[in-house]
Amino acid sequence: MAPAAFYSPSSPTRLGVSSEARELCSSRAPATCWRLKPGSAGAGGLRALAAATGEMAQNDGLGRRKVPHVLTVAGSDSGAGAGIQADLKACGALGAYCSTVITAVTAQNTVGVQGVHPVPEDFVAEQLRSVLSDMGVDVVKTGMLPSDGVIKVLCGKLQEFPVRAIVVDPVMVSTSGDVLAAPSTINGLRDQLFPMADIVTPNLKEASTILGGLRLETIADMYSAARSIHKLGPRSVFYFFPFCINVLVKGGHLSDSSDAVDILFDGIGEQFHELRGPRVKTRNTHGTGCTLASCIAAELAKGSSMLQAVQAAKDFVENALFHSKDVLIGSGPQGPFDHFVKIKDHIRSVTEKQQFRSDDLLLYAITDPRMNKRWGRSITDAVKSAIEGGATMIQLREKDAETRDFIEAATACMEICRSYGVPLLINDRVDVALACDADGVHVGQSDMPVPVVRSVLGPGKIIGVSCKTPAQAEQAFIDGADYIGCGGVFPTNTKANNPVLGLEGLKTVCLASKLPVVAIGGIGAGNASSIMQLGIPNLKGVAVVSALFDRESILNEAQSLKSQLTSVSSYAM
Ligand SMILES: Cc1ncc(COP(=O)(O)OP(=O)(O)O)c(N)n1
Ligand SMILES: Cc1ncsc1CCOP(=O)(O)O
Ligand SMILES: [Mg+2]
Repeated sequence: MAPAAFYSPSSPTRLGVSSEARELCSSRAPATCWRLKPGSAGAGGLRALAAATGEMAQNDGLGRRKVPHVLTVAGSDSGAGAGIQADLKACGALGAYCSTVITAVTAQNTVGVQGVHPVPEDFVAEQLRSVLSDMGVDVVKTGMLPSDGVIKVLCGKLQEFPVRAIVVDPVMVSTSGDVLAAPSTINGLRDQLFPMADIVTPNLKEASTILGGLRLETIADMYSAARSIHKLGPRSVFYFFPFCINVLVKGGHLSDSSDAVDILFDGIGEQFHELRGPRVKTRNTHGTGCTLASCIAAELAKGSSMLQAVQAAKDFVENALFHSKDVLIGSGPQGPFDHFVKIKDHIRSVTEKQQFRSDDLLLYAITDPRMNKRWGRSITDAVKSAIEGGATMIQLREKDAETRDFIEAATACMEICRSYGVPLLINDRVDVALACDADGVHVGQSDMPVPVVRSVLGPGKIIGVSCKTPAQAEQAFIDGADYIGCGGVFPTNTKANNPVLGLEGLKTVCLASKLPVVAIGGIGAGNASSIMQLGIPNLKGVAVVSALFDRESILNEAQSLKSQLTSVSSYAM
């Protein structure tokens, strides 16, 4: 078999790449273009190349899983906003393991950098050897490299222990204006590290320094800077894919742009991508560069393409900045931001959720698209009228809607329900409930099983399940549902072929149920009182469709039903 890629000793400045390897590489994202050590490349052919991409290394055959692994080679920031600490947080937040080689220890806070203590070069080498020789690093991300010597050491170790991708954040000066790398390092970066990199991520100042002090003031300047820096890319005789380098020029400091604009020059496709996001107004931007580069590295380690990785990284930073814009840490002009926004959001959604209250079952309104159409109403108007008339819980029941339309309608209804403090549940569709962050889901006996719904939605959401028998009610309790819907109590045209239980059947299920019950089916102004007059403590209310939504005034019908229900339930107590 022809070697996948080979070092061509006869022509030290040219590299030989077999057509197989070229095809494999060009069909992949740059990050998955592996480089092979000179002299070792031919041995395993395509299989080695594929294994090296990680595709064959997800599992070690004993069921142990390889996790995406980023090694950051950077400086420690005592304030933990940037440097190694930001890298650890970013990778952790994105689900990648992060190991660390510390190149310098800095004393810094939100005011600036008070001191820098470089780690001796041979000890940087020792850390690199420890991690790279043993721990299965996928992607190396570099940050503060304080000296030319450290760059040399790093490049040597990367040749000895090749990795899948190298992300270079050319840190030179901190955002507070403090120098973090000797001026001579610019040559080391340009001549040694860039040629090995898959992507370099300079901000405007760094791009200008790399290009010998060129003034960069406009988005057009960023485009030309990206192309010029790309030209500084792989020139080393040791690397086989001289088209791999990507350049991301970050426009965060661009003065006259209301958006945060970054320009990505794709080294393989020779294409530009203008990535735009809203500029978040906040002082808490310390560590954004380190975080962005680490997020790119984490996404590449997880298998994303370069463009996907950069876009995901940009989204992450934008989201983190937005959620931490008002955080106050430190007294200086540049605060750190919170990388764990998502985790916090999740915790909040679990702890600060709409707690399920069984009294919310009293007047439970279930929407119907055909009825809304018949009366010429939007779903949002229908929901709003039901709530204003006194509905205590809403369920969106859409059997035929396109998923996208359903999500859009549900999101709009969620906003209304939140503003009134009324819980909104989705009928059947757990995916839609997740997408619009609904308060819960109602499922039937042949829909997604309650334990599965619970594991997907988490502990904070409301789950209702339809039950027609005591055994089903018992199971609903065991499965962790919050309430049961019992019916059809009376005949209905709204749900075809639905067996009628009658008041006796309802009573039997209620008495067997350890969960609160809402009655459903053919219930309206004429018979709602008869349900509540059963006087069963856990029978908490009625769920209605046509009695509200197939009437001229939803609001009036809701008001009159509500007053019947409240008068009977207070009488029953
Ligand atoms: C509150 C409430 N109770 C029962 C049902 C019926 O649910 P299901 O049995 O899954 O039937 P469909 O509504 O999906 O046709 C309900 N939706 N709500
Ligand atoms: C969804 C459903 N599940 C049992 S009966 C029913 C329909 C209830 O509609 P209506 O209130 O119009 O009788
Ligand atoms: Mg159902």
